[in-house]
Amino acid sequence: MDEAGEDTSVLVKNACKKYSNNLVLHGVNIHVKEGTIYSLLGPSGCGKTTLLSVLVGRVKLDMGTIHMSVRDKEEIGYMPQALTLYQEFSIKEHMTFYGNLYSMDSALIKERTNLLLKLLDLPSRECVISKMSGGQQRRISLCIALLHNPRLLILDEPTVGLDIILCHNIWQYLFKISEDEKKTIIITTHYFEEARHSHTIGLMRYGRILAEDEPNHLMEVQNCETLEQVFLILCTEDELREKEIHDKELIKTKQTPHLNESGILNFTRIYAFMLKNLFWMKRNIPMMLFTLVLPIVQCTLISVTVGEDPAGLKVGVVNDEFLEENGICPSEPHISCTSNATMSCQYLRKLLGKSLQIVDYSNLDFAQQDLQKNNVWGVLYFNNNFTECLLKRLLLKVIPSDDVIYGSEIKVWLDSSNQVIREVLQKHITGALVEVTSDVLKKCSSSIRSTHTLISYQKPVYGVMDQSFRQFMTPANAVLFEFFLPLMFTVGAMLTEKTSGLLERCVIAGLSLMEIGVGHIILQMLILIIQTAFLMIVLFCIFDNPLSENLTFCLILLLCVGICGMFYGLFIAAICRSFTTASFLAIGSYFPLFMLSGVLWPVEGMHYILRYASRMLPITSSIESFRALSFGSRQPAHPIVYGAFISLSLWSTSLCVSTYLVVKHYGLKGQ
Ligand SMILES: Nc1ncnc2c1ncn2[C@@H]1O[C@H](COP(=O)(O)OP(=O)(O)OP(=O)(O)O)[C@@H](O)[C@H]1O
Repeated sequence: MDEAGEDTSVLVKNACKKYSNNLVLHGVNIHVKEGTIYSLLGPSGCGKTTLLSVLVGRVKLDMGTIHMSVRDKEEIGYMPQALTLYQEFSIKEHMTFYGNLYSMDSALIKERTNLLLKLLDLPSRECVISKMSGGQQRRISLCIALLHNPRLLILDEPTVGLDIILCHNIWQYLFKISEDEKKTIIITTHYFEEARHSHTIGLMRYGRILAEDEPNHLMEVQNCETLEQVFLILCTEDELREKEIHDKELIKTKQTPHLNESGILNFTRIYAFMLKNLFWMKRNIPMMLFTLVLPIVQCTLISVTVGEDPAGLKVGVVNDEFLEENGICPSEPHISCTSNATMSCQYLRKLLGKSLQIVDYSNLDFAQQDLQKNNVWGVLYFNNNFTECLLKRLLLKVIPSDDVIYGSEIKVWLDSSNQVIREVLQKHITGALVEVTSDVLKKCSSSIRSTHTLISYQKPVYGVMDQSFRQFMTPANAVLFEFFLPLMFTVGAMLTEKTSGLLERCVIAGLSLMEIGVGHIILQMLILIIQTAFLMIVLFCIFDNPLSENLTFCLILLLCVGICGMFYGLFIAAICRSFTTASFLAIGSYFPLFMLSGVLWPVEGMHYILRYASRMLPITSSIESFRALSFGSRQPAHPIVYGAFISLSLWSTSLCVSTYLVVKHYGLKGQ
């Protein structure tokens, strides 16, 4: 405070601030003495709030200097113009949160709360904010600013909407603390009359201080009876000077912060932030239950709806081998090595065993008409000499004639409009034939070797032979959930606070970005652990998906995916100013990630440019890694497995750094 006197609390010189092309502060000078009340008066939009925001370190000046006798944020009590209250919290919860943020002990919090509630005529501490009137809510906001008994009070329109008696009480209290406790108070107001009793007033217009003096002295000099009259005279004089001032050039200068940073990590403040989030959870139990139950519901739904072979598909059969029985097989078909066997019926029994429904037709035309009408998914036709030709083809050691080949063929017409059903039918139709021919060869062939096919699949090196589509999808689903659940929760939690100005108020009260991050990560991790436990129980205990022996490693991988999702959520919350844009961005990210990360289809099946893009995405390598751990029993040292950790670390670090830079540059302002 070299340039200012010892009794100076705040000294602002030549302060200039420009928003885009709007010069909001034009060389503002104010001088506030220690232990006095300074009222800033002026019409709406003249820059009062901007000036206060500069003083509390929320907005940076483009030009000018600020000197303040207080250096620590904890020594300032700030009441913003907006209410910035947690609507679902009680008064007590608010006071506990802010009291802990200012490192007050619980006895002191209680004592100060009781005193302020009485002074401001507020209801009991248990009362919830959303059930209070607008005026009561404004007084709660004032209580928060006064709670830690700061040296400097900066109050943005604290008396708006309050009745005369309450305004009088508040001013009386402010006078008392300024005189008895030497507190300095800077207050903005639209009401000239109430400001009349302050020690100094600054009359402001279009971002400039027109006059700064004791109210009575100002009225005396201008020979007026009211401050309104003084203001009108000063405005008229000011209009003549306006042009000259507008042309003044703004030279941006590097600003040194006038307040100390409140330290990067303070565990009391982290505790306060977490406590506040716990209050929020307690007040939003249905929402929390939904968050916890969502993975259970989603995993159950996916497990019961995706990946199992469709059953009960109807297939029409025209069996000319049994023309005289209307194409219907005898109830006890038998296998023999002579032509009186009933191979077509053996085959159909195998098909029935594969959960297909067989509809018999006596005529191929009728069957095909039903296929056209979508009554059946396919039609199978057996020649009248099917068994004879098949046995000849399988057992005679001569090259079969064309007639034999033709007669032993099963003719199949399929409805191929549904690719999955077509493939399932093809698999069953071919599989049943392989089983029947293999039975025949076993029974009738002298050489056992001839029952072997030309390709023999050995036990898979990694994975299982009959992996279902559901099992293929399960690791991908687990990773997707782990990424998106924390993402959505983080976006919701952070944007609620950001858009309502709550986060900014906490930062002005001394909470650092790092503390907000750490507090959020700790709580989010707790929720994530519970969600992961539910997800694992559903996917791997209730449903028979293969789980890696390396369970700990799988869990670590999933938690890392969750942390990455959370950082992505923080990034979205930092760059978006409204829920609408954030929701679009979050949902908009879901679909490309779902399609490009190999959830549904192997990455190798994509266009080669997309394959490179896919490898860059945050969850592609995690899905591969989880699949490798689950099906391949691969070890952590395998590149597929540890590659996921490298990818997740890179993504998490870059998202974290980007979020920090965005917040540093654009601040925490919501809409
Ligand atoms: N973040 C911002 N970006 C761009 N312009 C802004 C921003 N904040 C304020 N302004 C503009 O700066 C000017 C001064 O706003 P400010 O809120 O400081 O006025 P005020 O005197 O406090 O008004 P009121 O009494 O209505 O609160 C206004 O024209 C406003 O539109």
